[in-house]
Amino acid sequence: MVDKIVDLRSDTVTKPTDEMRREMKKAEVGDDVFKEDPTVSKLENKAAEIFDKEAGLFVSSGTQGNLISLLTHAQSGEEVILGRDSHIFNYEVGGFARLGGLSARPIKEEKGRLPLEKLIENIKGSDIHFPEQSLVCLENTHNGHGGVPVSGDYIEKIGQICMQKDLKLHIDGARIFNASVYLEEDVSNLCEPADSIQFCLSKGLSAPIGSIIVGSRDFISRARKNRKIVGGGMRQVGVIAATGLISLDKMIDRLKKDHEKANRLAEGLKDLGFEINPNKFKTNIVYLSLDQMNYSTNEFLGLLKEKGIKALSHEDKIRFVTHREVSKEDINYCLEAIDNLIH
Ligand SMILES: Cc1ncc(COP(=O)(O)O)c(CN[C@H](C(=O)O)[C@H](C)O)c1O
Repeated sequence: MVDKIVDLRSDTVTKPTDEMRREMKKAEVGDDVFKEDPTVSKLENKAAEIFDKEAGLFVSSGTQGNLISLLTHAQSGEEVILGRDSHIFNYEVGGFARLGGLSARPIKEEKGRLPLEKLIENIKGSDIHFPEQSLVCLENTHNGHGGVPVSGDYIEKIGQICMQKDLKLHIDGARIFNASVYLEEDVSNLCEPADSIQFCLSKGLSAPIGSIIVGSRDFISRARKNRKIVGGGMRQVGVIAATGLISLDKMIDRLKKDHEKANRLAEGLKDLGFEINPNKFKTNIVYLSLDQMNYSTNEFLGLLKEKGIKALSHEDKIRFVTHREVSKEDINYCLEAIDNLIH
């Protein structure tokens, strides 16, 4: 019997705050299929304003937001260029192919970025052998690459290439606010070149459900119809949107604390003798290689679980994700437990 549970599996496990629960009860609602829910409209408009885009659309998840964005940018039979290690390519059930009839041209990322020369090399232009290409997707922060934040300067360069090659640019910004807080750069600057951005309210920002897509008015109008096609038209959604308003108003700046806790964990693991470079992990995700240990990832996860510590494996590594519900004391507890495990 463990006397403590520390859930480091993901920032998706965050629960709504007490204030969110109070605002849910009070939320003014209407039928959003008729665009009559004032609270979700307020949230969508606020998100658009923060990103300096024309409009926003509330969706049920990051996966749905990415899918709808790709369905809206690209037509069946066209090709999307994205990261070999991206969430869209690996963890969204291939929805873009199954439901969108889209093919993917994956490019191996370096530190969460598509190498510019590789991107240019993979833009094929009109050639009888290749599908028409319509879209480039970036991910910021990059989950599979340790939550690395991608700079605005780099996104600017990608935007210029997309402009020159008549390609749209979508950012999977599930954790874009983690990038913004770490880089100390407004999301409006960070995402200026993007035609669409999907960001999660339900991860570090602690809302119980939901993401938002932002983009041009025309794009969002077409995305709204594609959301309906995938069964995403919602009714009195203001009860959830009320939590998203709190996410945007009060839960962004505190992400810095999650980054500090992740850095403490990485530094502590290094002090315990693990081969880990804490400087690689700048936001709320830490990957631990067990190469020099005598445990498989599953064995190690099992030993952690016996101590009440939950984490996930990612390929051959252990992934730890910090969030609001993990305290500094919890991190110290984890380090002590791991110390006892290996020594
Ligand atoms: C970069 C990125 N983009 C999109 C999504 C999808 O968001 P949801 O569909 O879970 O809301 C995720 C979720 N990531 C989850 C996690 O990290 O625990 C799992 C792996 O799906 C993501 O990390």
